[in-house]
Amino acid sequence: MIIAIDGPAASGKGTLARRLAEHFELRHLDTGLTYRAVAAALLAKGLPLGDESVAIEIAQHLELAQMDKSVLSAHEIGEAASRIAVLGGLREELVNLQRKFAETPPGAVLDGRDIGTVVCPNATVKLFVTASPEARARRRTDEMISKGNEANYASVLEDLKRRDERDSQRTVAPLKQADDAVLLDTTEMDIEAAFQAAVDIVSKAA
Ligand SMILES: Nc1ncnc2c1ncn2[C@@H]1O[C@H](COP(=O)(O)OP(=O)(O)O)[C@@H](O)[C@H]1O
Ligand SMILES: Nc1ccn([C@@H]2O[C@H](COP(=O)(O)OP(=O)(O)O)[C@@H](O)[C@H]2O)c(=O)n1
Repeated sequence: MIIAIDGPAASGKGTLARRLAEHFELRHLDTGLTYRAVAAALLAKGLPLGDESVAIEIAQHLELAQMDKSVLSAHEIGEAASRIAVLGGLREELVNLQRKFAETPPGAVLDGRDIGTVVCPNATVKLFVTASPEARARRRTDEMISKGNEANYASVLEDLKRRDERDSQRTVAPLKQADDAVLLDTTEMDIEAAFQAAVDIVSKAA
């Protein structure tokens, strides 16, 4: 079974993907981390984010098991990830890696922006998880503060809207709901309610 989860920034994709993977005993890949890992390596080398040949080379040596979410979740790395995510050749490299992960038995839960549309178009079930920009900005601000970082709701909201716009407008694999994906709007749901709704959707489809 392959579960594809897409949605905008801080919609709760990762939280749902992790919990669904536990529940259905599948592996989990947060594909956003692959873009973040490449962006972080370019930033660390002081190279421009548009340097696609170096980005591809970094992607070719990427070890999924070595990606450290606590380091890669930094706000500026998310912004940089969204900038390199417009590079078609880099996407091809990362999509191959993600697909291999998804197709290894017994299957997996993948979350990102193009899982249902590009990476796993034949997934068993597809969810498009969303919430209002305000709810998402509140969640991301609270998350940053709980990790001991500084966060300002207004600037988080602005950054998040800008990143959504860039992700939705790019020509290669833009963020969009697949025709056969089920929409899950979690604006009025807490994590538990969203998880129960997601389990119901997957159970019906599987
Ligand atoms: N339904 C929800 N209600 C409240 N907070 C949520 C909900 N879903 C996720 N969160 C919280 O919002 C933050 C962002 O969630 P995350 O799963 O990392 O989103 P994404 O993977 O879409 O960026 C996390 O701190 C998470 O605990
Ligand atoms: N499948 C994916 C996953 C992420 N991305 C890009 O990577 C950036 C970071 O993704 P993420 O999922 O880690 O971001 P959050 O939603 O966690 O804030 C996104 O803004 C996208 O530009 C993508 O293009 N395709």
